[in-house]
Amino acid sequence: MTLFRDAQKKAQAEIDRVVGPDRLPNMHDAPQMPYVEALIKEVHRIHPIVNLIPHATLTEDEYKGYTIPAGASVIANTWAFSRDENMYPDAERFDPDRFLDARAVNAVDPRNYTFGMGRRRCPGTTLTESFTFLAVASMLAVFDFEMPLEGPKPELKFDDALTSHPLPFTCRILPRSAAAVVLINQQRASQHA
Ligand code: HEM
Repeated sequence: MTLFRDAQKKAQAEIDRVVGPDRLPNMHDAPQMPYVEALIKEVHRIHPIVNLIPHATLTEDEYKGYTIPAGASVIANTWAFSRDENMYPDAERFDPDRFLDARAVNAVDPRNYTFGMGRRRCPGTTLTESFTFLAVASMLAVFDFEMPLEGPKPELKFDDALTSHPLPFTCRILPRSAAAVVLINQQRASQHA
């Protein structure tokens, strides 16, 4: 969000419109927040957490004229899906609007593949979708994410482990308003009650 201030501001405008200043977002708000939903999809797409997903064939199969023997390893390359220009024109660009405007017709929801596929698809998908929405919408409701005042600027850089994580970076996280400070303190108090 520090790098993509326009997206951050658009999401915050939507949250402010739907939720107002007196409470944090909840799951009932999600259907009224298409931009936040699109932003989360774009976060999944711009850097899938699991880039290569290994499966194996139970029986012999055929794909585009190639015979795949039983027991062969078949590795889904989610990175390649996420960079498919037919689905995502200008794929290197972080642009949540690709899921909302005319391009949305071809823009497959990346969660259809970033959580895997078939019978071994991630069983945590629904839980993750809920808590990701709550975390993203709540943080954007009360905080601004800004560039550090000094030192290196954040970059979109990740490690190369099987599950890929952002490399450490510095940013400033500031309460958006006096009303946001009240909500943050209420939340902290309720967690320590
Ligand atoms: C952003 C968050 C997450 C992502 C991107 C993710 C992604 C994945 C992927 C790609 C797989 C392999 C699926 C396949 O083989 O086709 C997987 C498997 C799995 N995930 Fe997740 N996952 C996430 C969160 C979670 C959470 C929160 C839980 C548990 C509450 C969970 C539990 C599991 C389990 C148990 C498997 C193994 C399923 C099996 O082999 O049958 N995941 N996940």
